Amino acid sequence: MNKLEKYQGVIPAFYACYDENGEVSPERVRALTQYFIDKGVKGVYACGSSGECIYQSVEDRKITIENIMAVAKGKLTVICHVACNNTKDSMELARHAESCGVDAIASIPPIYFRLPEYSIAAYWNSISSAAPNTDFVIYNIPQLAGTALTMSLLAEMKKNPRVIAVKNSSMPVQDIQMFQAAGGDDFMVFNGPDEQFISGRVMGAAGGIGGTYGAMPELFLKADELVRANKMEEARVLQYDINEIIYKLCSGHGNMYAMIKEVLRINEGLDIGSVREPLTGLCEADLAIAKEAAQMVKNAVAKYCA
Ligand SMILES: CC(=O)N[C@H](C=O)[C@@H](O)[C@H](O)[C@H](O)CO
Ligand SMILES: CC(=O)C(=O)O
Repeated sequence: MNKLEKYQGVIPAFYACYDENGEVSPERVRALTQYFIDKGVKGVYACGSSGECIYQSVEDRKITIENIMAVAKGKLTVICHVACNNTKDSMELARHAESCGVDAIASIPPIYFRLPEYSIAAYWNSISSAAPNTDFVIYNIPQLAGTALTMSLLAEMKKNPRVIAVKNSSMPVQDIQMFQAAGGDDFMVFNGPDEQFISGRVMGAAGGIGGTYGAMPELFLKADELVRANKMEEARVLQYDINEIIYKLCSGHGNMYAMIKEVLRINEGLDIGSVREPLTGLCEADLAIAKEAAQMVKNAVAKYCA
């Protein structure tokens, strides 16, 4: 098996799972993991944006990945985002993730201070050195991180043989082509923006990691299948329907992740709590939006996946 094959396909970003008091719930993490196994996705991307990593403690994140692995081992490819914005804690999470048996770790660049490229490279390489037997994925999300992956920084990172992929969440699909070309044959790029999943796949992303996949995994699996089968017209129509659902998910007063969790509650009977502050939960009026979004997902699944 090609060593990258296990990363190719649909990899939902894993949502933070909380109990009624807003604490990480091991049981709910396990239930969400099982949900993804049942849906037939390739893997999960844990403790990233969708995992509300930025608002979780090191301990919260350890509990999350331990419980994902307890259920997912041998069944899903698991990529664990470990960046904590300081090298020390990130290395601890990297070490811990490797001890749990994840397939890859991933990291955004350090945020807040605008650091020079050699500092970012040193940060990533230190994190990677704490998981010496684990693949490393660069997470490029310039609109949120404040720093973009440049070709020179990628060239520097390519010297580390564990660096196998970029998860690219910048909006130009051309970035996918450029990172793939610079990365070469033993390297892959994941599509980030769910709204242009099929474009990213066509432009060379062998897989996708996305924050909204979890609300509608069937639809992204179908889109992936259509791209593989070169049925581009059908893929485009489906992508447009997916995008309408995403716009709906983003139209509430509450945060998109809170909306998605409500949709999972409605459509799947899966309760993984709400979001953690400073993210805002749903207000009364949002519940109607969640219902509409849930229905849109159901309709699209019936239309495309019958
Ligand atoms: C900026 C951002 O968070 N991007 C995510 C990851 O790439 C996406 O998966 C979005 O959540 C998704 O495209 C919805 O806008
Ligand atoms: C989309 C993604 O990568 C995340 O939510 O972590």
